[in-house]
Amino acid sequence: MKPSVLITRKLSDSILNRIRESCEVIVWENEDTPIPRKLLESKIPEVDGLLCLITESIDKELLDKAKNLKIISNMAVGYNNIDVEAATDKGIMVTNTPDVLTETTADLTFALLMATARRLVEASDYLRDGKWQTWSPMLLTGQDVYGATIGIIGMGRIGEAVAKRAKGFNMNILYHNRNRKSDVEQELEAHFVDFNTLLQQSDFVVVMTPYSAETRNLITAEHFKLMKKNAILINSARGGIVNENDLYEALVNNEIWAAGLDVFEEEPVPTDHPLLTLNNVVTLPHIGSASYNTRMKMADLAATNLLMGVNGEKPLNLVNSSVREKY
Ligand SMILES: O=CC(=O)O
Repeated sequence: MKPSVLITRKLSDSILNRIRESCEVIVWENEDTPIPRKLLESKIPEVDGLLCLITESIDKELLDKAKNLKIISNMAVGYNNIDVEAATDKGIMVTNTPDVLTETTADLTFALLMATARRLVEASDYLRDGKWQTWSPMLLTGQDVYGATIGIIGMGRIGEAVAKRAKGFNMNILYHNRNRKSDVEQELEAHFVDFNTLLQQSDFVVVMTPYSAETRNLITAEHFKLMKKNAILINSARGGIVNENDLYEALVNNEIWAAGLDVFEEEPVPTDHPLLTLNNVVTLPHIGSASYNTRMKMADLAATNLLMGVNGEKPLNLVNSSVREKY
């Protein structure tokens, strides 16, 4: 009997057909809305594999209903939507899709940084709203990127890829990370500093750390007070790492200059969210890895991990390797 798998969003036909060759597939056919929780709960007891997105909360309550589940293949590099500990306890493998999205996400992060520094969205709206009367010396003046100091919090794969871009802009690169990266320090002349020094000295503070209980509210009011008045905060990691209320207050009170956000604590961010009222906040709907090629590669890798998992092989991107001891 073929293993059965649940796929929580419509993927390309080529990828679905590849999975169908060896599995019975249940797929939530809607491209634009997440699978309803009730449906997820009703299907989870019967499947051997789950391919899901960051929009699904794979918590203990759901996992308690899973009787045959061997693998949860998340189509994302981050997997904070999954209770990995509960999965591990139940002997369920968890995988993610690293590497294939590194450069694309770094591109978006740098684009967001530049758009925020040079007020691109505000300037475009200004023109379209018919406000452009004349070239004017100080009109829509922003902050320089070239030669500025960037502070990267979390020097993982994507952080390093952002640092490479920063090097091309002759930026002074500071970073803070759990461990030092001597290769990055040598290659990119990046300087390891403590957290507060990074906040105090950076013109751009770029959040690149994974989201966990440890990094929740990593940046709060006290940290904005340490930052430069001209500082720009960029977050393309996860919303909950930065306290949004404190960020709003810091922006309104001119403690920092601007923010570029691709991620929010609650997604989709409610349209009446206070941060969306500010001109000096550039907001994006969580599109860090959203190039056509990269999203196809992520789906393909998620499918590969899923198939390896349901077939009892060690998947390529196992995040809870201790679970294998149970097989
Ligand atoms: O946010 C997207 C991801 O984690 O891949």
